[in-house]
Amino acid sequence: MLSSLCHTVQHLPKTARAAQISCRALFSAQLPQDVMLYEVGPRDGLQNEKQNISTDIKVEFINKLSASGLKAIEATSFVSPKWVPQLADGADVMAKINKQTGVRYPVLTPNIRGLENAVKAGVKEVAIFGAASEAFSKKNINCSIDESLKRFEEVVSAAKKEGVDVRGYVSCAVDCPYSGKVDPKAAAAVAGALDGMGCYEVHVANMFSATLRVVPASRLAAHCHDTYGQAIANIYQSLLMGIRTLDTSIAGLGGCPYAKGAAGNVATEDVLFLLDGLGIKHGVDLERILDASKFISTYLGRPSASKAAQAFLAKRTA
Ligand SMILES: CC(C)(COP(=O)([O-])OP(=O)([O-])OC[C@H]1O[C@@H](n2cnc3c(N)ncnc32)[C@H](O)[C@@H]1OP(=O)([O-])[O-])[C@@H](O)C(=O)NCCC(=O)NCCSC(=O)C[C@@](C)(O)CC(=O)[O-]
Repeated sequence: MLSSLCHTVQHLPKTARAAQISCRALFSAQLPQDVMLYEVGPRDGLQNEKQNISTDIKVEFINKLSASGLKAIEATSFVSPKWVPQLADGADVMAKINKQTGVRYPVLTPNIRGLENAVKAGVKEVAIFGAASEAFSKKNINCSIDESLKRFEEVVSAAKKEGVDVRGYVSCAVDCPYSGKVDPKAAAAVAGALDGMGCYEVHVANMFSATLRVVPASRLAAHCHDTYGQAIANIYQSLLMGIRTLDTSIAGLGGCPYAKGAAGNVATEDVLFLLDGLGIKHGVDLERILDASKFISTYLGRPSASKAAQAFLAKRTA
């Protein structure tokens, strides 16, 4: 399905805007009217950064994102600091950010300890993260898929008691950096298990056709890394398949320390440009996003990986 989409895009007119309009004309019947962006920059984006990023910078970054109209910002992780030292200050980050009414600030929790720490920090929403590949599960959370599901059941049941919502991730739903191609049924099985536990939303990177048989589109989200340069095409395909929650990362930040070669997530700025071109509502202020993008890229000392951000920011200085 993805390859047929790429084929279609290649035959559209050359400018991005024209391509978007043509896509709209071709597929408008299937495209949603509005979508929700779930920003993962502060967590997925920063977790892999080698330089130490101070808590204050993370807080200012999240505050800037909060001013953009985003409704969900994954703020940090409550994982082992031995495994992800960059996010060891999760509790401080949660204490210091200016939480805006109407904005959710979920965090990652791999186990019951993470959940307890998150609850102590006042977190109202957590995410558990499984994988469809045994090899990646072992590398990322040091247990098999079955063991992880048992752990997640404990987390979900404790979270429910605390009134905390839980989102579920299925990593390596298509391809694993360690073991190669992943059977779509394996992704669907893990997605189904997380959904069955009561996660309010499950996201898979792809393989929606298999997964849609077990989890409805309203409880799925797309989380696409740009490892092979196909993230925006995957996002477009997700929209066509009825997915209305899109995970994005400002400036295309990110990558997982336990997935070798993984690039950052699809850039928030690129997705906003796509959505605007398609006439799909998202409620996010692109100018504010560009402010946050410029802020974090300047701090990290490299240009944004988003082509749209580069173009818009160049116009600002022109
Ligand atoms: C799951 C574990 C903990 C197992 O790690 P382990 O080493 O098997 O477990 P452990 O129980 O032996 O714990 C090791 C140490 O960490 C401590 N510990 C244990 N748990 C916690 C906790 N919650 N908070 C704070 N500390 C904790 C624990 O107390 C112990 O400390 P020590 O006794 O050695 O001093 C570890 O593997 C881990 O933290 N993994 C997280 C890795 C991670 O965060 N990866 C990146 C996020 S996933 C991702 O990016 C993919 C995603 C979600 O974006 C989707 C996609 O793109 O595909």
